[in-house]
Amino acid sequence: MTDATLAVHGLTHDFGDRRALDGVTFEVRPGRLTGFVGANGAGKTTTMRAIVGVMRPDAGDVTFGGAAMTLEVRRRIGYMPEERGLYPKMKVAEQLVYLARVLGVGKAEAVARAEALLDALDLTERRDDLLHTLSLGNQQRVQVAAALIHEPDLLILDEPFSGLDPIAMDAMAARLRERAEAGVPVLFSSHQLDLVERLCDDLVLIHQGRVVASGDARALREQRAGRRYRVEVGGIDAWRPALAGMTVVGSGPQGTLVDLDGSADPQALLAAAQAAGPVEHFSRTVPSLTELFAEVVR
Ligand SMILES: Nc1ncnc2c1ncn2[C@@H]1O[C@H](COP(=O)(O)OP(=O)(O)OP(=O)(O)O)[C@@H](O)[C@H]1O
Repeated sequence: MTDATLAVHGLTHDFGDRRALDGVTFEVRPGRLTGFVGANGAGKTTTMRAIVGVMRPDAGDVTFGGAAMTLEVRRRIGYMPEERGLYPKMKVAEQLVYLARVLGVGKAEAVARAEALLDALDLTERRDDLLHTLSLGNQQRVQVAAALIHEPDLLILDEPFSGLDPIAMDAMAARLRERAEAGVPVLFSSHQLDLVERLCDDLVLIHQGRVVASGDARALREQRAGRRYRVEVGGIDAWRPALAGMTVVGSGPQGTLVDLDGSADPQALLAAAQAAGPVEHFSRTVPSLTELFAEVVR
């Protein structure tokens, strides 16, 4: 695979008089796990549906490795739609083999892949059960297996982690990481920001149909790290400095969080802390994804 980047450019779409997507532009790079984050109704599902071609946006385009999304390219996508959509009355293993066959995988290979995925997702015992008799979390695991069965070149997953227990989440995360390491661009949406923060190399943050931040997850958080400090003064539970240009945004057992405006001097904060007592901790902090999200959405 050469440059297997998924590029989404200028996607715009109205549903009636409601603008669902407003110039959505971002990239999903090969070998990277990219988290797609946004509030309910922000436009994640609509964007994913436009990428895989199940809906046609009013404007904008999508390319993969620089080429248009032809039918041929679309067959190489592993897509897990929000509305799911497997066959409830078909046996689990049979269903996976069937899907692989439809996507052009040979019989023996399809059987081998289905068995390997069922094993990896801890579903071997349920292989001969009808899908609808499985718990929702286990049905979800089968959905993931279905998206992976043809070893796709691109993975687009709408909330793959919702409803999974912690063990299934780890198994799923490991599968996605494995595919990313094989050079596949992976885009998945989630409302579980702690999980996205832990897993993702890249982020796309969408708000009201517009991408408000995208790129390397660590870099995005660090860009906003410049002016927030955490200070712990020994023996004082809730030290609160009263200095010009500084705002206390939180205090507790982990110390006091202080935002400094552009003109405030961190050394003045340190001096004030030292005057109050022994300084046990003084550092710039990197905001969590939850804080970053709240900030960019604001
Ligand atoms: N088929 C449709 N008809 C009309 N409006 C729609 C349709 N699909 C989506 N929308 C609207 O488009 C906007 C974006 O919806 P979308 O489902 O893409 O958001 P989302 O980010 O996936 O939300 P969630 O996190 O709740 O799944 C919302 O305002 C939604 O109501």
